[in-house]
Amino acid sequence: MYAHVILPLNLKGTFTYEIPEEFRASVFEGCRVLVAFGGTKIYTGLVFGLSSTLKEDLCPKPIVSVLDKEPLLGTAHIQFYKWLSAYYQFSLGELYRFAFPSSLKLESETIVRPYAGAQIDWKILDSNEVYLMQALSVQSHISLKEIQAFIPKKHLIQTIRSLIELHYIEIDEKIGERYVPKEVVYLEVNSGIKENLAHVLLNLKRAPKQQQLLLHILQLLEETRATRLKKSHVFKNNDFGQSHLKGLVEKGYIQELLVQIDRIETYDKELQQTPELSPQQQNALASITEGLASKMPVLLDGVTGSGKTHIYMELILDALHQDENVLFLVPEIALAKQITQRLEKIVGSVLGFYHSKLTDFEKVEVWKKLRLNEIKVLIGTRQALLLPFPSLKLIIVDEEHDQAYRPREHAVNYNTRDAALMMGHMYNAAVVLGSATPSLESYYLAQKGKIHYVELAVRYGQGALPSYKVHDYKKALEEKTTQGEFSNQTLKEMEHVVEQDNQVLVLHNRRGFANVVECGACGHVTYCSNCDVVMTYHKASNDLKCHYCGNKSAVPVKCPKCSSVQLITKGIGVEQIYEQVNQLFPQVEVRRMDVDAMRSKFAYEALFESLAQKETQILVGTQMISKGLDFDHIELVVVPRADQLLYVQDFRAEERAYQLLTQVGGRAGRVSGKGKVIIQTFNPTNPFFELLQKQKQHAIYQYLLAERRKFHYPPFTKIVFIELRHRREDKVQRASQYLGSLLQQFFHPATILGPEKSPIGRINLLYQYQIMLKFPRGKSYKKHKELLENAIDAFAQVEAYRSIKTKIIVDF
Ligand SMILES: Nc1ncnc2c1ncn2[C@@H]1O[C@H](COP(=O)(O)OP(=O)(O)OP(=O)(O)O)[C@@H](O)[C@H]1O
Ligand SMILES: [Zn+2]
Repeated sequence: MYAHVILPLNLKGTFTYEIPEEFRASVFEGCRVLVAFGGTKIYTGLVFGLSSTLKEDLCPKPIVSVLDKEPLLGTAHIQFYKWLSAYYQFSLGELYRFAFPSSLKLESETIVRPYAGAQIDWKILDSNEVYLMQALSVQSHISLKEIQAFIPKKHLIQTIRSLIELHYIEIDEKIGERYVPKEVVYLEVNSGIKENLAHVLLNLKRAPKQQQLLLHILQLLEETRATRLKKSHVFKNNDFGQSHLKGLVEKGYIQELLVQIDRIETYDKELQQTPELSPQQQNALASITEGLASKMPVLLDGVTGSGKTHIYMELILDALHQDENVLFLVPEIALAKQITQRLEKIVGSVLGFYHSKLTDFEKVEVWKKLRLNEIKVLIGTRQALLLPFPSLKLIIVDEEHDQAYRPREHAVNYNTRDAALMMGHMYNAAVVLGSATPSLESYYLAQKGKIHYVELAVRYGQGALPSYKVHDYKKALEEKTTQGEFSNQTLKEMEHVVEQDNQVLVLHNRRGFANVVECGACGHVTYCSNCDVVMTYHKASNDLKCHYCGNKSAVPVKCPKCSSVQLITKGIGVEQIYEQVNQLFPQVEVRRMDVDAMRSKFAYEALFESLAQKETQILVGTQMISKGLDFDHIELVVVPRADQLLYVQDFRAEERAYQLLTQVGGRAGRVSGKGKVIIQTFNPTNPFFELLQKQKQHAIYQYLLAERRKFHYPPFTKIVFIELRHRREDKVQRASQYLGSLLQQFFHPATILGPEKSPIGRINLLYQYQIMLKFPRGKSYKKHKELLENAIDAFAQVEAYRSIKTKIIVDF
């Protein structure tokens, strides 16, 4: 018997191992096995196939041990992984590496360390476990390779596994990627206080508030029969202040404790009923159900504020009633948190959530709970699609148009929406895509009848959608009626909203203060030392940053080239818009929302609170402000430099601009129905802005589709994008030319664009070249991709180009 195993390495295909007699009955597809590879290294492999004979004349090594009693991945998921890897042309090994938490795929380089604060009970450990724990008491961490020196390979994984289960050791993750566990402050009464209460109270005679607080705490402890109390609980009614507590702590009566709490706290409060759906929502739900009954995926095209989430809730509850499982995909972690808060009240403790920033331990918990069917509804980002669901009956892809579903910079860059459709097919699960601004691809498929289309064109509560006004900014400039980046007309509207005690959003989708710092004398600008990119000036942090590699440098006080002190900034970033708004509205609280401003720990919570309380009246931000904000008093959205959204080298620029402008507009007038969006542009007659002003969604989609058809872009063609990178430019240039010539042998020259230097010629010290392939969609696409794979294989055979990093992005 032989097992075909995938390894957590960027290597194509599976590797064959012999299954020794003792394991014959226990190796299944989807089980993890421990194997040796490349000399002395050991890895946790994943069995992806079994056979009784060998095709070639191989002499495979034996499996070292079997790690799972039951398969970790079911047959459907194995098929799904295989499909993903074949369709998107990344290796199974890479996919496995991306999908599995570190402690489920231990390898030689993996490092273990003692679990902080573990109380070790030596009596329960076997000899191998004792050796390892002893080693760890002298050394703070140790790699698997080192452990192999004193624990036989065969027992290695079992030993580690059982120590992890005991919480004695943990797998070390890269620092920086670590997720900060949530901490809650608790209060505890020190020992001896209760017994000597009379005396203690006497001591507090001069501080009556402290006395009351102590009594309050003792009473709450009594009531809850707990040994400690959440601090927030004690201060719930605002009867006491921090100073009172400080007094008690200083006198040694009370102590504050920081306790780490489980992020995935299971919801144990009472469940709430879902609110009744409006007639329009009911119709939409009926139509979705109808579509799903006919085995079609569904596109729910529901305007902003139409209450799509409430419709999802009904679908989820329905699945739960039938004892079936649901996957709810969201593009970003911030949205996952919002949706979790809304859903846990409805579905309770069977809700789980999963994303890349969980700790390894938390991830493994979710894996476990899914297998045990303790989690039945999982909210997650794109990685959640790869989890081992024992069964799955519904997949919801919320905000299906969102770019975050397709991070092109990642090696495992599947398109989450399309992959979800395929997974639905393999699991025989229903798939619902939802958005207020569907991707052109989904819209097109709906038009062709491949996806069941459901439109929900009104907001919940019948409030009108915002109106769009396009302002001619060129004219305002000519008439000299502008201040900063705003026309007087725009400012008047902003003032009006603020006076009414309502809120304004200002969208400017460019980070930093200015694009460049330029020398006024010689024109010198500072480039990133790693990338062919000008450094962006950030005034708030007073430095220059590269947005591609994260590199930072000090702001020059004089030109490094000619020493002139005449430095000028050019190009406007969101920080500058924020500064202008602050100056123009000195009486008003203005805040900024972009990645740079939202880095601190509770940044989101603090901002949301201040918006809800209407303290913040104007919020300036990047695309971040377009996502999920659901506040009742935002009445106006201003986009000062809208043209910038269109001048991007991307055939999807207009689609993205439409989605962004509609999503951000959708934050306005959600209750009043009187929201307004002001677009300032130099090109008010651009058909795009004219259509946007009319807010005729279908007309916009027809316009966008016509443009795509004319220039042979998706969804009318399929694009495969190839990136080649290397430290040496001459090498990557030659390599890309060679690959280009290989491709010429397979494809018509008209389908090949490039090779050429990428618009950003160097990122992170690597020079970049690119080739774009435009293939026909439909049946021949598969054939084209097979030919492409041949060409890539032939390219990979060339010894001289081994060191070139190639990345293929299928369905670019
Ligand atoms: N049936 C309902 N009963 C009560 N409130 C509802 C109902 N449907 C929607 N709402 C409320 O209307 C608001 C908008 O709903 P929701 O956030 O689900 O909209 P959405 O379609 O997801 O919008 P967006 O795409 O703009 O995020 C929410 O505050 C929600 O609580
Ligand atoms: Zn850089």
